[in-house]
Amino acid sequence: MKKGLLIIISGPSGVGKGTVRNYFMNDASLKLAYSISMTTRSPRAGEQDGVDYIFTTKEKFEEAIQHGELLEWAEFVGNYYGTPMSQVEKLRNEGKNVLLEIEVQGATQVKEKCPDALTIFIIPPSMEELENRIRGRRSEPEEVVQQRLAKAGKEMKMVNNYKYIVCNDDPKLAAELISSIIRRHMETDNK
Ligand SMILES: Nc1ncnc2c1ncn2[C@@H]1O[C@H](COP(=O)(O)OP(=O)(O)OP(=O)(O)O)[C@@H](O)[C@H]1O
Ligand SMILES: Nc1nc2c(ncn2[C@@H]2O[C@H](COP(=O)(O)O)[C@@H](O)[C@H]2O)c(=O)[nH]1
Repeated sequence: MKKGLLIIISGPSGVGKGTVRNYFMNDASLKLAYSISMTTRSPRAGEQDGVDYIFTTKEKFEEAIQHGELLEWAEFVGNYYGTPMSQVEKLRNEGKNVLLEIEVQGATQVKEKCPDALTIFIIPPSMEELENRIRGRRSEPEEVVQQRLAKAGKEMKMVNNYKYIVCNDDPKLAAELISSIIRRHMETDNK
């Protein structure tokens, strides 16, 4: 069986990664599996443990780092985020295209370990629109919004580390572009 792709989607907090993903994730022809990250941040309203994230404590996260259980990890605005290794290889060996939705430091680590990873960076139509989206979500207090916006400016400078750049103005169009990129790589990679 052909091994599945490893797909990295990055982009500043609030750019709409999750929103865009929802438009293409259930397209069976893309054979996607979403990698559920571990995090020490608290769940937002509506987020479910084991679905959106594996919510955990700082101590347990640090144990996972020490035991080499994470493919990559990073600290982002005061919390840890990381990709559990166990599922990624298993799913790829089953032919699934595994999607990591991670920030830029983690993406750099994955690229070092898996240079053939397909990398996509989502940008906002403008930084003003990004701010509107983060604020519009009403999920973080002002202090955290400010930290995320400051981080976003730095993350945008990493855009050249990615093979593809997709602007999320219309989320459906962004999803169609990403689907086309994945489809193209399904035809050409791992031949
Ligand atoms: N194209 C768009 N136009 C207008 N609003 C959008 C668009 N895409 C996403 N949004 C809105 O922007 C907000 C942030 O989107 P979302 O939570 O998907 O971002 P994210 O990149 O996954 O964020 P994070 O990395 O912080 O989890 C949401 O309220 C969402 O509805
Ligand atoms: N390096 C990693 N970054 C991750 C992972 N899971 C999510 N993220 C990114 O963190 C920020 C903040 O996420 P939020 O849900 O608190 O808004 C965002 O850019 C995510 O894409 C991960 O496993 N590793």
